[in-house]
Amino acid sequence: MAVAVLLHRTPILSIPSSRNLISTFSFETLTLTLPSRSSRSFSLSASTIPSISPKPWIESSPPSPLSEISPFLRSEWRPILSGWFCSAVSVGCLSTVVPCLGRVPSTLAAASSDRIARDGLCLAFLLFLRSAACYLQQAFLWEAALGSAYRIRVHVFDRVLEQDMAFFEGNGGVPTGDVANRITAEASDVGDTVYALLNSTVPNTLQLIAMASQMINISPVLSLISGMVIPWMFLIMAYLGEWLHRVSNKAQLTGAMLAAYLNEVLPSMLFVKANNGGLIEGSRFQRLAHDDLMGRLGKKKMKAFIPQIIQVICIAGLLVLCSSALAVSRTSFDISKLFSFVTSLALLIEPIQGVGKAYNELKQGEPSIERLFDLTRFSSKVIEKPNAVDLDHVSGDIKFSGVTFKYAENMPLVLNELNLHIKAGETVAFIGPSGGGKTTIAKILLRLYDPICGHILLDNHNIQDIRLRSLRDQIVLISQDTMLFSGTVAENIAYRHLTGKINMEQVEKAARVANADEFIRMLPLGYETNIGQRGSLLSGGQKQRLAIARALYHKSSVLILDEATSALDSRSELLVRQALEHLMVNHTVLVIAHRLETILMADRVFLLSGGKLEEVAKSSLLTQDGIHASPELNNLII
Ligand SMILES: Nc1ncnc2c1ncn2[C@@H]1O[C@H](COP(=O)(O)OP(=O)(O)OP(=O)(O)O)[C@@H](O)[C@H]1O
Repeated sequence: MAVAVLLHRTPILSIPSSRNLISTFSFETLTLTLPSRSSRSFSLSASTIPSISPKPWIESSPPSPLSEISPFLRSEWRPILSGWFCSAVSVGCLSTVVPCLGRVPSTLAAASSDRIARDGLCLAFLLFLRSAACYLQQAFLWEAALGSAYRIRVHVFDRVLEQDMAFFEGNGGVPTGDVANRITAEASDVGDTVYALLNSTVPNTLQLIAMASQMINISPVLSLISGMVIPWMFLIMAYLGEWLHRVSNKAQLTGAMLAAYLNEVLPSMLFVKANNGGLIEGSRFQRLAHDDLMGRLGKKKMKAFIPQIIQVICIAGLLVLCSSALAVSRTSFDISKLFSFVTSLALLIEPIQGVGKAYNELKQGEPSIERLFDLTRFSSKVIEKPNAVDLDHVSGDIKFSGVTFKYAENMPLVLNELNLHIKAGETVAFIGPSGGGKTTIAKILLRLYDPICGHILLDNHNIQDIRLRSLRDQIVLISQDTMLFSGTVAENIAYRHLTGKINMEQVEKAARVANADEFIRMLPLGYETNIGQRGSLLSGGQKQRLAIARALYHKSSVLILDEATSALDSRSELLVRQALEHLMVNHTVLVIAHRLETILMADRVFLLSGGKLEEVAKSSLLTQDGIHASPELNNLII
């Protein structure tokens, strides 16, 4: 059954006079009353399962997985060459051991204790050297494999950070849980695949060449017979590898869907619990976990099955070759040559098995490589011009000129020829119905999206001519989902300057102006207190004041305040409002306002509806007997 539940932060029935903790939300089939601070936007898709979009943002056809990873492998050339050198030593030891082993029967027959001791010591030394070389080979190659997986991870995450907002939002957006899964679990799989490749290509080829030359040296005829059997082995392995690729791809997708689901539901625990959603979420999780189980089980079974098949083929091949060897040896072989030939053959089968294993690892890892690099293949729509300028300081004069915008081709216009001049230092409030496009104005000003026509000037510079970094340095956004991160209070306030040294004096000053200093000092470690995941240690009002302190710390000229709809107790609200008043001094402020008090703090108020802006006289917001919104604007204000 498809269940669609949408919890929206905008109250259907607003109660402006009672600024208590209650807002009422309406659903298709149920009405929920919740403390409004909990009213985060949370949607469970109709299909009840997070969808992994079929790469809608990718426009170019991807190169092969191997060519994707090769630049990262090249940067690990030192450990790779060291590992392969060790593998050459190991194969060298083996090539010397094989004739020694061949001489064992004759040595034993001679029964000379000197010779037995000498050959025995020589064999022991070679075997010890081979063990040491094998260990070093693996250690170096793991270093290279994990090093390149690390570089790939960093590269992919850097590209993810550069993505347009459209990559994360809307219909074509990639679920964040899926992105997290690719960069963590699937990048680890890539490391394993790279190791398997490095550890088998060159070492196995070396062993294959060494053993094949031993065999040709001993008996070209028998070697020819062996040469006819071996290609069949490779063909069967290639077929099985393709099969494994398909099974692995399915397993990666089911894992990604599970991760995306958890990423969506875990942050919304309050909503789930308040709605007795434990049962429904439990069964959704069970379905996804079961799909994941089946996907992984299929892959594991396949991985267990393939080596057995390879082994059976190898043993069958070995038997055929041994019997041919025996048949031929009756006439032309002495016993030590036969022994050496069979040993070489057995040691030739080993690298063939190794190559088969590596091929399967590659096929199993290919979906992870493809999915990981898919995150880097996107065509950005917000493009920085090569000759874009840096602005050191702006006064904050903003002009919107004929700005028209929609999120996608097939979607309606959100902004329709919007014109507005905001003077430096002015505070402008935007009000309007939910979905009217207020937040979109902020996104366009920050160039998270570009308008389809029209332009925006900041201090008479078209924002498309300003370097993105410089533009976003000049504008601070305080969004209604106050974004705080795990870390100390000081780190959260000085978020933009974390790469340098935090100026504690400035941090404390910003916190004092934002009315946050008092509560921060009461925290166990003051400014050094870790505020937990998303600031979970703090109340809603404290989070808001911390966000205001952050905005004050960064001396930007323009502030965009997307006012939270969640109600605070009257003291917290007063403290936040005072902090906002401080913030409005010397800044150009665009406030997406929901509270009458905040709206009244603005110099001008605009109603945004149907993509059009209309100035509203502040007096029309008040009735004669005091602070109460007029009936037509009543629904827009808390
Ligand atoms: N990433 C997106 N992709 C597609 N459509 C979007 C996206 N973000 C917003 N929209 C749509 O654009 C319209 C304007 O959204 P916006 O968030 O700007 O409204 P708003 O006025 O801020 O609403 P609210 O007061 O409820 O926050 C809405 O219809 C919304 O569904």
